[in-house]
Amino acid sequence: MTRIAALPKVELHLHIEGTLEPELVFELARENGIDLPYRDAEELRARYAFDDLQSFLEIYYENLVVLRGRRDFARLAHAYATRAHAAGVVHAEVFFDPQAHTVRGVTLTEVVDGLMDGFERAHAELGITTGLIACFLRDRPVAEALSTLDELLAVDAPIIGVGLDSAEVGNPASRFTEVFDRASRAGLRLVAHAGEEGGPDSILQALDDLAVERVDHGIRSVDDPRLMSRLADERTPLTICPLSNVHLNAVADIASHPLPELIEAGLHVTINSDDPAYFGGYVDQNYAAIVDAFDLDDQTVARLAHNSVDASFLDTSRQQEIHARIDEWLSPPSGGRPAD
Ligand SMILES: Nc1ncnc2[nH]cnc12
Ligand SMILES: [Zn+2]
Repeated sequence: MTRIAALPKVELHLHIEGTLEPELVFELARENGIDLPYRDAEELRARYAFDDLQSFLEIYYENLVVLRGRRDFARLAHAYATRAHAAGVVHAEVFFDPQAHTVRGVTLTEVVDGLMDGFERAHAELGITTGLIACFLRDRPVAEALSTLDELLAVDAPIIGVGLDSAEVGNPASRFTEVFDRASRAGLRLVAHAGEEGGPDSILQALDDLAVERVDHGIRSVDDPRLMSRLADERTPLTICPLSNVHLNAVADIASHPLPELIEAGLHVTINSDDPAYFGGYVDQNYAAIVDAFDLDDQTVARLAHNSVDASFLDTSRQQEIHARIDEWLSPPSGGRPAD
């Protein structure tokens, strides 16, 4: 196990549909009798060269065809939790896209029950815990988001919060004020993607019109010093996904990622993997990429892990327990030998 994988951490920006590895696409296609327009997993993977968010989303939605029933979602969830555990993740707050499945005729109950089956099995086997966050697709009608929320509440879906994802540019967060308001009144926590491809104004809408508690991505806050100061003052967590930003050309390369500026400005930065099956790495590989690119020391890496705990929706006693494990990673008790 690498030293980075031995670091206890929380993952806060992870789309379960984005963990669908090409091999699993083919396995599920075979089991469900679905013909795919590729010969094998290798040929599918060869298509994973993206110009931008939109070109990625097209393949991401296309691959969902293999997720048909409860067992498929359970397989997906269990595979992610197992890989995340190996990356040092002790808790994950996991996005899923209900509308991406209900529009295909898969029921909400099949999706949610399947994901819970997979996560409960992983919890029993490995101790990893998870919470589910239902994301609304911002490029679909607001009325559909409202009815999806009502259905989630009606079936008493075990979700901890709601989010907003899909194509950011041209689909302003402000359209979804009523949805987030209703979710908040139902006791759900609020997050939203903003400032991935959109500018500072998109982040301001998430903060002011949706009242989100975390901003997913938020890297374009570097373009507005006043917004950066506000995010720092209010300790609003950003769930940053470095390899995703590189693969979707939100940044030119890892060396030009604004992460150091954001850390320097005192923002509450966390490191996550977004859609690891598509962007070349799970959360440990995202940490490793920034450690390499920016020559980060152990103190800084531990700070990022502490940030992930503080930004989570876990209760205080569980947060304290994970903080203590991170401190132990940083300074092993005497006699202990740090992992390689
Ligand atoms: N990086 C991303 N941005 C917006 N929507 C998404 N859905 C899955 N991954 C996404
Ligand atoms: Zn995302």
